This record gives sequence, structure tokens and C-alpha cells, in this order.
Amino acid sequence: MIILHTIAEVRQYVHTHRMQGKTIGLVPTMGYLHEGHLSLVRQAKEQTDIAIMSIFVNPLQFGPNEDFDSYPRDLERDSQLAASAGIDAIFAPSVDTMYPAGNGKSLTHVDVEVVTDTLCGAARPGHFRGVSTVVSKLFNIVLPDKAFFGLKDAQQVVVIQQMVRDLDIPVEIVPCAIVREPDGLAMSSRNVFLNDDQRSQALVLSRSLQMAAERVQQGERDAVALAAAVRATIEEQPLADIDYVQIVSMRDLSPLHTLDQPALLALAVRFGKTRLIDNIVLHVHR
Ligand SMILES: Nc1ncnc2c1ncn2[C@@H]1O[C@H](COP(=O)(O)OP(=O)(O)OP(=O)(O)O)[C@@H](O)[C@H]1O
Ligand SMILES: CC(C)(CO)[C@@H](O)C(=O)[O-]
Ligand code: BAL
Repeated sequence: MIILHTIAEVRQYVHTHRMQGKTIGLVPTMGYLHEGHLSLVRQAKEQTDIAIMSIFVNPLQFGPNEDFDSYPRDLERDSQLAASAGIDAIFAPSVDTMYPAGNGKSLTHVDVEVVTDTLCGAARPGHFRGVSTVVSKLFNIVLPDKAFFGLKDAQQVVVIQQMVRDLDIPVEIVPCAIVREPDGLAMSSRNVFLNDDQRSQALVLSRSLQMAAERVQQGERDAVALAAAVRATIEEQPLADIDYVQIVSMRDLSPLHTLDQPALLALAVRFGKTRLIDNIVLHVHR
């Protein structure tokens, strides 16, 4: 396993393997790895010859009052975990390498419209502009055949798929299932910030999503009532501060009133300063 820091090193590494006829898989991350990230690595290794992980806490996707500075970072630990999951190379650039204009700013941006109007796009202005800009840079640097993204960030998957279609970027986006702790909590690098009370109350997120899926199975078709029920369940936990609970169309993420098509129930909830997201796809059998 090799750690690369510059764009030139990555290009050279990729070129060498391409000349040998190898396919390339990219796993973009912000590091502080857990089993969710490692599941993406394993899928990359199954589907491509060479798996490259990027580890970069991207300043462009954080708002001024968000947790860019405190976001957990540990490249040493990440390298060991990534190597144990079979990664071939890590690309860990500095902020100046990715943004030579300085101060973590870019003079050029990629802006995906419409599917960024809801959910985290509405709650975190500029977030997806930062994500699609850095991901398109990573695609241009690595030139992967496939890129692997977790469905915990379901809107991110939709945004990247839209960007790739609209800009004719020759990469296949592979969405990967959410990995959870045994008690249901979706794995996230930010879980380390939860204290014991917050951690146990945060179980309400996966529990309420599961409850919603069961109600849909039992025939519930009123998306507004269902979202309200999820909201009420979460509000029973005194430490939970809801950012959003929304049911949207899987197709274009527009808000849904009736469950008459595949839907995404997505939520973002703060516990103290820690903002957690989770979601479930609601399958409606008519
Ligand atoms: N629990 C998970 N299951 C599957 N994929 C995941 C999970 N957590 C993160 N990922 C995916 O890993 C990739 C990198 O995500 P990132 O580094 O932001 O990790 P994270 O744990 O989501 O961090 P945070 O939630 O604190 O932003 C993304 O594609 C993300 O969807
Ligand atoms: C895709 C990504 C690595 C871009 O910075 C980030 O948004 C993430 O970790 O999901
Ligand atoms: N996984 C999404 C990265 C972020 O929260 O900025």
C-alpha cells in the first residue's frame, strides 16, 4: 500500500497500472475510517483491479460555522485500516494541492441544480457545490473506471450521478449499502463526538426509520403523516434537535405527499454539536 500526496504522483501511479491493462476504482472519503468506508474498499476491490482511496477533508463543502477544524483526522490509523481492507493506494493531498488559489478556495466550481434544493442541500448552503467541485477534481486526477459512494449520503449519490450524466464524465458510480453498528446506528466518523447519553438517544434515528418502513409495509401511503410520525418519535428524545425529516422522490428528490413511487425518507438530527444523517428507501408495492 502506497500513500501519494501530489497530483503528479497519482497520475504516474495510475498511468503505470493502466499500461498494464488494469482497471481503477476510486473511494473518495474524508478519512477517520470505519467499517462503512471499508465496505466501499471491499466493493472496489471486487469490481476493479486497483483500488485508490482519497482522504481529504474538503474545506469547500463546509459552511463557515461548521466543523471543518474539529473534523477528526488520523492518517496513520487510516492507512492501517485501509491497507487491512486491501486498498492499493491512498491519495492524501494537502489543501493547497487541491486548491492552489490559496485559503482552501477555488475560482471554479461545479454546481448541480434542482437535486440540491432539498435535504442537506437546503440545510447546508454551498455544501454540494463544494462536494461536486472536489469530486470532479478527484475524477480528473484519478480517472477511475468506477467510483464507490455510500448510500448513507443518499443525496450525495444522486448529485454525483447527475453531475456525471450532465458533464459526460466517463465513470460508473457505484452506490453502496449503509453499514450500521450492531444496535442500528449508521456508522459515521462524527459518531466519536457523541457522549454516552447522546449515543444512546441517537438510536432513535434508525429505530424511527425502521418504524416508518414497517408502516409503509402495512399500507401507509400518506407521506406527510409518515414524516410527522417519524418527527414525533425523534422528538421524544430530549437531546435530539431535528434539522429535517423529509420524504422525497427517489427520482429527483422533490418532496412527496403520497407514497406512489419509490421514495427516500431522509433525516438530519443534531445531538449537541454533532449533526447525524440517516435514511431509508421506502419501497411501495401497489
Ligand atoms: N455507514 C456507512 N455506510 C456506508 N457508507 C458510508 C457510511 N458512512 C460513510 N459512508 C460513505 O463513505 C464515503 C466517505 O464518507 P465520509 O468520509 O464523509 O464519512 P462519514 O462517516 O459519512 O463522515 P461524516 O458522516 O462524519 O461526514 C461516502 O461515500 C459515505 O457515504
Ligand atoms: C465525497 C466526499 C469525499 C467529498 O469530499 C465527501 O463528501 C464524503 O466523504 O462523503
Ligand atoms: N459525508 C458528507 C461529508 C460532510 O458531511 O461534509
